[in-house]
Amino acid sequence: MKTMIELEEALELVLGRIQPVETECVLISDAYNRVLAKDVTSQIAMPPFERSPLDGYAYLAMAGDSQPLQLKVVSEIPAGTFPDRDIAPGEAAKIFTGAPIPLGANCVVRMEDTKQIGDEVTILLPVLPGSNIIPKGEEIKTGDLLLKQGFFLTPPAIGLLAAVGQEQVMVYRRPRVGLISTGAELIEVGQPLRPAKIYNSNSSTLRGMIQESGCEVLVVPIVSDEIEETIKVLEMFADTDIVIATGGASVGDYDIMRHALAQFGCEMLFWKLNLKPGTPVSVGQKEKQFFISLSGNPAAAMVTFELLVRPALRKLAGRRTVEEGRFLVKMASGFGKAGKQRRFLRAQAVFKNGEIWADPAPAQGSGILRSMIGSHLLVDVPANHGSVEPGELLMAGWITD
Ligand SMILES: Nc1nc2c(c(=O)[nH]1)N[C@H]1C(S)=C(S)[C@@H](COP(=O)(O)OP(=O)(O)OC[C@H]3O[C@@H](n4cnc5c(N)ncnc54)[C@H](O)[C@@H]3O)O[C@H]1N2
Ligand code: MOO
Repeated sequence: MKTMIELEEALELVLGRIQPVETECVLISDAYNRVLAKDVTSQIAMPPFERSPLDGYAYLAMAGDSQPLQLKVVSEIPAGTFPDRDIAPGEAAKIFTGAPIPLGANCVVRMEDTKQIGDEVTILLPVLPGSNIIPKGEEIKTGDLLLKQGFFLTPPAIGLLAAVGQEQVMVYRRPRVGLISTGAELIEVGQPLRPAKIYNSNSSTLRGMIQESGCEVLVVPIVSDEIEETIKVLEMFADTDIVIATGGASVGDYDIMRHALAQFGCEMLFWKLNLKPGTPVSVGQKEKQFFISLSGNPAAAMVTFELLVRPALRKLAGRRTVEEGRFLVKMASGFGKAGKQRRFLRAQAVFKNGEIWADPAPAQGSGILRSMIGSHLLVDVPANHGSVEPGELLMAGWITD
């Protein structure tokens, strides 16, 4: 089995093997946070007719119109009403925002620039032909490609589907993710704290991160550090696409996760990433199912989730973009103990003079979950970098979707 590999190699290995899950058709009301499985083209134009952007009067403007201009009001067109007659020269229709432009009119003048007495309207400031008319299809033409396969359906994307009358869409089904926390020292929230025990926080942290990625989560109660018990639990996850485990990942006698995965029948792709925090990651594959074992240290588990698991979930979910771009940030303060290994520093993004600066959390220990609260960035400090100086430029990525 490969060991101590670079993050980039791990991503290539894992993402190269993962295939998106199957597709299904859903109502757009159920499509939020889903991934589009098929390009969507519009069957209609939007707006579907020429319309008015203002409350005012529609009429036939001509070059050299007298000022002011007297017109006869022959109809009224509220939004949602089709004009009942055409407009002849010298006539006007009182029109409201969003209403269709009547045939014969070629402009709309603002209500404020007119004065109506009886059925006579005086246009105080005549406008040029073509003024204030929203053309049919201004935003969307019939046949336009609206959204591409692999697009994560955000609220405006679902709004756009609604705007063109699309009631259902083909999406990828939500990936099913199993979540295991291992460790004889763990107890569930709600139980009294006993000597040598700690509460299981990883299941709560990772559950949210998995759901945020648009996946379904299946969590099992805490698993102790025994291979047989772990294998029994792995069997319970037969219906999942990927299983994420925390704890039991390192070199100790009780660090059994990768052995349990191998005995369960996984092909092990690698053990250990050449980075900190969260070095002892392993990945196994059994037929179409993937297993990722992360460090039990709460902050380390979150960091490696961001770096490796989130892209894997995105690939599984059918998303077009699985890895986020990185960018340069300036360090707002230094970090003394960068060490020999590549290190990802958790940092808050602060904005100074229109630039993004990274302010590293004061405590960067692998077990310190609080360091993730308010951290927006993971700053990539290369191996053998030495201490990080304030003002230094380093590459970073955003922590969440
Ligand atoms: N001799 C060595 N010891 C360790 C090495 C090493 O290279 N040689 N690596 C260290 C590094 S780095 C890490 S990271 C940890 C990884 O440990 P494990 O993944 O095996 O995790 P555990 O030992 O099970 O737990 C680590 C730590 O986190 C706490 N924990 C575990 N699960 C949870 C949970 N669900 N909720 C909250 N806290 C959890 C656990 O109690 C431990 O304190 O190994 C080092 N050791
Ligand atoms: O790799 Mo571990 O640095 O402590 O999270």
